[in-house]
Amino acid sequence: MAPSHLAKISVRGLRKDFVTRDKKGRVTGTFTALDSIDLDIDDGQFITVVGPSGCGKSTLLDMLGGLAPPTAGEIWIDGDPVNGASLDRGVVFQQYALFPWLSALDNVAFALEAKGLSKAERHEVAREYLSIVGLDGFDQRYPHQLSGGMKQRVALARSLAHDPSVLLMDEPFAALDAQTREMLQAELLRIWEKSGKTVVFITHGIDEAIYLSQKIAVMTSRPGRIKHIIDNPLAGAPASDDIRASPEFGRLRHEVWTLLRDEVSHAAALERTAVY
Ligand SMILES: Nc1ncnc2c1ncn2[C@@H]1O[C@H](COP(=O)(O)OP(=O)(O)OP(=O)(O)O)[C@@H](O)[C@H]1O
Repeated sequence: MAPSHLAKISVRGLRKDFVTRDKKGRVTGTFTALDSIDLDIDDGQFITVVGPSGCGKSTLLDMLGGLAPPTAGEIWIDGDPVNGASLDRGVVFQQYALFPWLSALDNVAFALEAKGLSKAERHEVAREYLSIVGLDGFDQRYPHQLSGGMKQRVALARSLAHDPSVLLMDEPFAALDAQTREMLQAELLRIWEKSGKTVVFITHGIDEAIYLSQKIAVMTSRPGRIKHIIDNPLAGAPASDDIRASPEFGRLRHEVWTLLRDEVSHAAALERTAVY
């Protein structure tokens, strides 16, 4: 099937197989982690992907980032096939992956070396992005001197500093405490609204998906497929509204959970019987 020319990201017939190995590392076969994924994501859209553990969410994100090749199918971004990583796609993982021996400023500046900027220019851009993520005055701190939330802000600044048009986020706030997570969710929304980036955000959190995104893609258990995509009627609500307390939020939470429930049970059964 051809890609949509209107979409920023177009995915067609995507499949990913992994080999299975015995304890001695010998190949015993293959299993399909993801199958028949078709997805169109508009320019500037914020989409979250939810699904049971092990359904292939991270694998999907890796392939969107060009970090892993599909077994079958294709991904196009801006009409071009994805064949590898690109600075136009920023990736933020759950683990911050900062260099412990570099300051916050240098962690962000380091990522800009590929741009051919002078050191002073890199520092200027890095300072600007640290400020955007709310870390003014923390640029000389080392990762061990920063809280988990601050480290994730540095990781976000590092991804944003390249000004990628697509931001791929793999459970970036999962390791944070609830209050820090909510603060960062609000900041991410603010940054997204200002920047117009296309965001694909993987999460286990139904509330997080409803709070953040315009569309929520619910995946099946293994092999992961797109089960349903929900248009979020609460997207775009004024930041001052406490949408988490609204009846519509509760209704959506129920809708997503109803779609997920069978998949979660199926995934748990698969894990118990280890059918790979
Ligand atoms: N490099 C790999 N080699 C073999 N199997 C892999 C590899 N990467 C992932 N898998 C398997 O593929 C399946 C999907 O993994 P993936 O991490 O994408 O799922 P997920 O939905 O992100 O899981 P979680 O929600 O628990 O983070 C899992 O069964 C996982 O064990």
